[in-house]
Amino acid sequence: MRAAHLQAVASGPSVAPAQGVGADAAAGHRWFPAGTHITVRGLTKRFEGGTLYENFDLDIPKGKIISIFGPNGCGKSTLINMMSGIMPYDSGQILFEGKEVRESRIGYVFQNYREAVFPWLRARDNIRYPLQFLGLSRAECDARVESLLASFDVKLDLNRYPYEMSGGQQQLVSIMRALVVDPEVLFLDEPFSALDYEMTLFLRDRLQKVLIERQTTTLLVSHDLDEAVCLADIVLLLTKRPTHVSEIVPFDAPRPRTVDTTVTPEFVRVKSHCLEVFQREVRKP
Ligand SMILES: Nc1ncnc2c1ncn2[C@@H]1O[C@H](COP(=O)(O)OP(=O)(O)OP(=O)(O)O)[C@@H](O)[C@H]1O
Repeated sequence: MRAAHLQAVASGPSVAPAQGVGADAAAGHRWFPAGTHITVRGLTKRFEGGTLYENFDLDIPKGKIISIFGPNGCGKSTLINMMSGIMPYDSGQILFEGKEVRESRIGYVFQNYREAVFPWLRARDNIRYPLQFLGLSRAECDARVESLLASFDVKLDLNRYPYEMSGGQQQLVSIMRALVVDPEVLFLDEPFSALDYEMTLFLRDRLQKVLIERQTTTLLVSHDLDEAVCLADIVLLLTKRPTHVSEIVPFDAPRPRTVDTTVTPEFVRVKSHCLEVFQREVRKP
């Protein structure tokens, strides 16, 4: 089956095989299409209840925000869990610019921040926790945390423990912990769904700003179509299981995107199209 080339659809040019080789090939890494960050080939995942993915192919472009949207239980979380190395798969290959996931720097934000943040650590220590694996000095770690805090432009008492923080502040800590390693790829599994609307808008705004500044390749799983479209460069629409790509829909409105974006004709057009594709899919027997 032909791979779904998100970049080719989003920005026009077709994939140019030769340019993916070069330095990475010399370093022993495998070939990947030019401009592509994550290459999924022949991915198969089965659970006891049946097949979720069968020979699934996908190319994720570098430096873009990709929203993943699809019917209930089609495997959105499973897809990012397999990509990020959290969950094994039966067969196939997932490469990051030709490298294995363990050779890449990734960040992951879970929906349930209460289970994700370490309750025994202050905000500062939660955020800098992954830095211990990078062998940085204490001063360098502190500088990274401060710089991240400045990028988010938010007031947060870093000496607080999670139980002393609101849900939104805990999720902010969890997001900052994922970003402090300067990940090449950030995975977000419904990061705002447990937060109130005000906090959701605030975090969407700040996170978007940081991601754009850093050009981090981002995969966002969202159940909220407004959110999925509003934040995305590309919306990846999935089918019912066995899951494959239903459609790839680019959205290139100017950034930063705000609630005002959601009333523009282009947003309404793209969202309506995504909804139509989604409804067609869920109505299938
Ligand atoms: N650990 C597991 N063991 C058995 N089946 C699983 C497991 N994890 C996921 N599944 C199956 O895979 C399907 C897809 O799960 P997943 O959470 O990835 O879907 P999703 O699209 O993110 O779902 P939702 O829209 O409900 O959030 C589920 O319906 C479930 O049947």
